[in-house]
Amino acid sequence: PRKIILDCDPGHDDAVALLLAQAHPAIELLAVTAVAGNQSLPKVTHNALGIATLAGITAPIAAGADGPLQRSAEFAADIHGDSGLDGVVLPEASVALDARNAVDLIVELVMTHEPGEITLVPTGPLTNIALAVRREPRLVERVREVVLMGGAAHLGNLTPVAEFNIAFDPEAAAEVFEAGWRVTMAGLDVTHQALATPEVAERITAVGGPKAEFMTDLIAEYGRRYSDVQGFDSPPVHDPVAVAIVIDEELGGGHVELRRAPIAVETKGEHTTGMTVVDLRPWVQRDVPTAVALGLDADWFWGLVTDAVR
Ligand SMILES: Nc1ccc([C@@H]2N[C@H](CO)[C@@H](O)[C@H]2O)cc1
Ligand SMILES: [Ca+2]
Repeated sequence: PRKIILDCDPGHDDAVALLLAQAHPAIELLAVTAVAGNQSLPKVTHNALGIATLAGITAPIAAGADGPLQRSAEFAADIHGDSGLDGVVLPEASVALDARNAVDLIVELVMTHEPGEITLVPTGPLTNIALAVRREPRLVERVREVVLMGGAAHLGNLTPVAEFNIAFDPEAAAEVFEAGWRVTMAGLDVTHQALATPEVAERITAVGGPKAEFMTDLIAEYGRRYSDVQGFDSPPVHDPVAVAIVIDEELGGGHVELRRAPIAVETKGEHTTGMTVVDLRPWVQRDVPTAVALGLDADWFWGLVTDAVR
C-alpha cells in the first residue's frame, strides 16, 4: 500500500477523504495533519479528531498552521458552517491530539522513512506543506509526490478564477507548486465531476450502519449549502478525489485523466490572486513535474466511497 500523510481542514468533503483513506487497502494512512482553511484551526482540529474516532483512525493527528503565511484568514463558513462540519453529529473524540506540531510531524515522518516512500495528500490550504519545505528543503527530493485537491484550470469557486484552498494562502501554494517535486493537482475541473447525486446518496445509505448514516447526513447538509450558496443540484465532493487518484495509481490507473502541464500560482494579480495558471496549450513543452487531473470515472469513484463506508 501507498503510505500517505493527509493534510486537511475538515470540512465535509475532507471527512469523506479521511474515511476513504482509512478504509481502502491500497492506502496506508501514516498521519492526519490539520490546517486552518474551511474554519479556524481549533475547529478543524476538533472535527478531525471526531472523524478519526468514527473512522477508527489510529494514526497520529497533529494540528499545524492557524492561518496563511502572510495574509489574514478568510474561512469558508458559508459552505461548512460555523463549526466547519455543520449538520452532522460527530462522536466524542476518543483519540487524543498528537503533541507535535503538524509541520514537525510531516518533516519527521518523511525524514525517517526511505526516500520516495511517502506521498503527501493535502486537501486544504497549503500552509503546512510550505512551512515543512521551508523547515526541511530535503523534503522535496524525499517525498514521492504531492497529490493535492486545489486550484482549477478554468473556473474558480472563491473568485472567478481562484479556488478556495489556493486563494486562502497563495504564497504557500506558489512555494509548493514551484518546489520542483511531482505535484498532481486535483482541481475543480475534475472535482466538479464528483457530484453526490440522489442516486449516489441512496447507494451509500443502502450500506446501513453508523458510517452510512454519518455520510448520508453529511451529503444532505453539504448538498443543502452547496445548493443555497452556489446553486448546484448535487454537491461536488472535492477532497476524496485526491485520495482516489493515489488509489488509481496504486491499482494500475485508467480511471482518472491526467495531463502534464506547467502550473503557476498568481500571488500579485488585482483580479487574479490565487489563480492556478495551467498551461494546457498543446504545443507547449511539457517536461515539467506538475500535472492536472481533467477527467474522472465518477461511477468508479463513488464505488470507492461506498466501499469505504461499507
Ligand atoms: N465553497 C467552498 C469553499 C471551500 C471548500 C473547501 N475547499 C476545497 C474546494 O474549493 C475543498 O478542499 C473543500 O474542503 C469547498 C467549497
Ligand atoms: Ca478541504
